[in-house]
Amino acid sequence: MAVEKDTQKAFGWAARDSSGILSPFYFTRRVNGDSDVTIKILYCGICHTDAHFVKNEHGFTVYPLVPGHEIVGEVVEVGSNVHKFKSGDKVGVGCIVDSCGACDNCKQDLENYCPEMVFTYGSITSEGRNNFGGYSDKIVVDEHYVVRIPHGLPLDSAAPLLCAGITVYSPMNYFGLNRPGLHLGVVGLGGLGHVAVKFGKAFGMKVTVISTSPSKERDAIQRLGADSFLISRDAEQMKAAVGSMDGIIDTVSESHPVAPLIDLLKAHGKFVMVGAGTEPLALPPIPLLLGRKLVAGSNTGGIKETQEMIDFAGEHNITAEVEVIPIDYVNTAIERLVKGDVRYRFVIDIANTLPA
Ligand SMILES: NC(=O)c1ccc[n+]([C@@H]2O[C@H](COP(=O)([O-])OP(=O)(O)OC[C@H]3O[C@@H](n4cnc5c(N)ncnc54)[C@H](O)[C@@H]3O)[C@@H](O)[C@H]2O)c1
Ligand SMILES: [Zn+2]
Ligand SMILES: [Zn+2]
Repeated sequence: MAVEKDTQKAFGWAARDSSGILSPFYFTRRVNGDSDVTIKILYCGICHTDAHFVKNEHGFTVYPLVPGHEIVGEVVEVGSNVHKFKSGDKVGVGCIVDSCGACDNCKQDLENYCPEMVFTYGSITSEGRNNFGGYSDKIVVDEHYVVRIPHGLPLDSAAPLLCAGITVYSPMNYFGLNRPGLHLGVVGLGGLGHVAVKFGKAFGMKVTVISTSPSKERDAIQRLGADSFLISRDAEQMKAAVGSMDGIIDTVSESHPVAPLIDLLKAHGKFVMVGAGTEPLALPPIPLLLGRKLVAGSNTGGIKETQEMIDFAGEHNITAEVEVIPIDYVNTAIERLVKGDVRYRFVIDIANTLPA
């Protein structure tokens, strides 16, 4: 393959069309700039967003698409203006690789709400090129968008913190759903949900999982530390829990009824949607206004908060429950993820299974 000036060779797996099937793909990345670090990717988690994107479920996928935004790796090159990192450091990259740096949100370390934010894959970069994610051998990223992995966290099970972790930690923090004694509901016990349970317990909260899968109850309580478990299709159980929760984080990736969830909130309770389904939510006005309840959304987190989240995870020994897979299992893994058949995150062993 010819390599253009100012680029370097890279290799990964890409989807080429809305079948979403991934296959080996040769491409180029920019050469390491003055503020960049080049990261040899070791592990990359498979987020449900990757599944939405490879199949173009949101309607704006640009192919070829190399997914992956739960990236952990080792710094192998640093630019002359890089101050935070040196070669050999273990680092992570999440959902964001660029932003304007000058807007009100950027000035408050909220790059995740910058109108010019560039997602890690499937976005057009400032050089006008389609960018590629972490199902690949290396990535070149401005050091601002890179975080340090705390010593002691295993690199494979830390990878999902870069998206799943920050996506639940940020709204818990922002909406005050991080205080001891409060009651948190977590809807959907998948990649995001199981990490939300762990953060909720580390914050000293009472945590209830709300799920459609009775088979996950034992895991939720014994392995993840949840206090209770509600089957959302069991009207009796749901009725008994009405008005009991201070906040709910909804991580469900598909269309589902939210009215029964709003009923679980106490007055002034907060319902935060982080799942990225494509259908409009059916929100009943009366229960909302009678209880002065808040309905909100949240999009990943800023870089400063991502570092704070992963440091907190390091102190509290919080990692994802992972099934580590070789790259050539990725299509099966995505199929299984879509069916809800994963406990609780697939992580690709890039360094050992993606040939250069
Ligand atoms: N807001 C953000 O910044 C952000 C970041 C990451 C992911 N997401 C989105 O969050 C969603 C979840 O991502 P994930 O990686 O955790 O996916 P996942 O597939 O690992 O988890 C979703 C879980 O919800 C369960 N579920 C499905 N229907 C349900 C229902 N009606 N009630 C209760 N549980 C139900 C599934 O069985 C699964 O366990 C996706 O839509 C993803 O795109 C958003
Ligand atoms: Zn994600
Ligand atoms: Zn900005």
